[in-house]
Amino acid sequence: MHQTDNVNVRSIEKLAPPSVIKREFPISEAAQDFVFESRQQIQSILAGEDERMIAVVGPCSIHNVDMAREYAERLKKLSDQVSETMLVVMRVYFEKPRTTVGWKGLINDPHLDDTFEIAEGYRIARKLLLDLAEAGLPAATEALETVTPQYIADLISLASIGARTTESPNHRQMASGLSMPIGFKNGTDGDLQIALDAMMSSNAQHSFLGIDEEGSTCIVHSKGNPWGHLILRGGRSGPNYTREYISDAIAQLDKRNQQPRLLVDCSHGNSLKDHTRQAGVWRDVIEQRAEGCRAIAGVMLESNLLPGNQKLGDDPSQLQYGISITDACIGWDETEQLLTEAHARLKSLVSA
Ligand SMILES: O=C[C@H](O)[C@H](O)COP(=O)(O)O
Ligand SMILES: C=C(OP(=O)(O)O)C(=O)O
Repeated sequence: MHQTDNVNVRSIEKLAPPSVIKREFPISEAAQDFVFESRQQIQSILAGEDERMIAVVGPCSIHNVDMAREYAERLKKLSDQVSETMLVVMRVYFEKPRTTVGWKGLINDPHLDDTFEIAEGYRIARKLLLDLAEAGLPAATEALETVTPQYIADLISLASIGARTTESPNHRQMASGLSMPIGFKNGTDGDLQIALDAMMSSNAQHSFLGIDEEGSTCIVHSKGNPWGHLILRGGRSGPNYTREYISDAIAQLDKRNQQPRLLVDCSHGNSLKDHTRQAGVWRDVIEQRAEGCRAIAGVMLESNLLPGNQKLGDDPSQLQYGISITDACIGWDETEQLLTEAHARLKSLVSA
């Protein structure tokens, strides 16, 4: 007899269901109100009813909770200072889609050592998100594993689908049931079409497989998410944040009767993966917006306490505090400078 199933599976482990983890870290009334209110504000900006910009700012990935808390404390203070012109949302990315192989984020491997304590990952993620919501800082994340939203989505104000998964039907249908606005990145090759199709698909109702609070396989019947939007992140063919690309993106949205609102990611293909180029992208995009391009609803920065990145290596205890272990980020000082500068530029318009 030959075994014909699980041929390439090493083992299968049971995972604590969402209800267990949520009981350990229940959402408080204050956090619930805050997430609800933050989503409303993001929706108003996307609808063009609120003139502020969304600024999604924070680490490429969260790998150290103390670092994330220190970063969040600084960002909260800064967000209060610029709140008249920008709604600052912290990047709290726990899941990393890798091009080939590599550490897949704090949920998948919270101890950074290939022990893959995923239940622990969800606990850490939930606790951090809960604390951020209670501290009054909205969180944005990438939705990658399609069961993850059942564990943490109640604490997320803004989500995105990454360049590597925007074309995936599974991610589009998951997005159709998500409770928060969802951005779709253009493809890694720079193609916008897949993100525009994703917006159309996720706006529709779907019936698909998922899990419930008890972790049982279920058929999920979604309503459709009306808050899908485009995120320009550049691609292999180069950046796509300049005026000509933004005009082309607006024309394509228009042609499909989709809301002409988009976000620009200053990192990834737009910075050619060189963190020192993010500032140039940010300044260009803020200037376009200041000159009247209302379609630019938001902008994203990959930023950490200290600039650059470091290799994870075999011994996590050797990692330098404050530095990214995935994509290189700009440091805190530059982040503060860019947000303050943008605030002054955008404020001059409000008071003009
Ligand atoms: O934002 C993060 C990375 O760009 C993405 O996860 C891909 O990373 P990789 O090419 O290093 O695997
Ligand atoms: C992985 C990310 O981006 P992209 O999907 O654009 O590569 C990210 O923003 O962390």
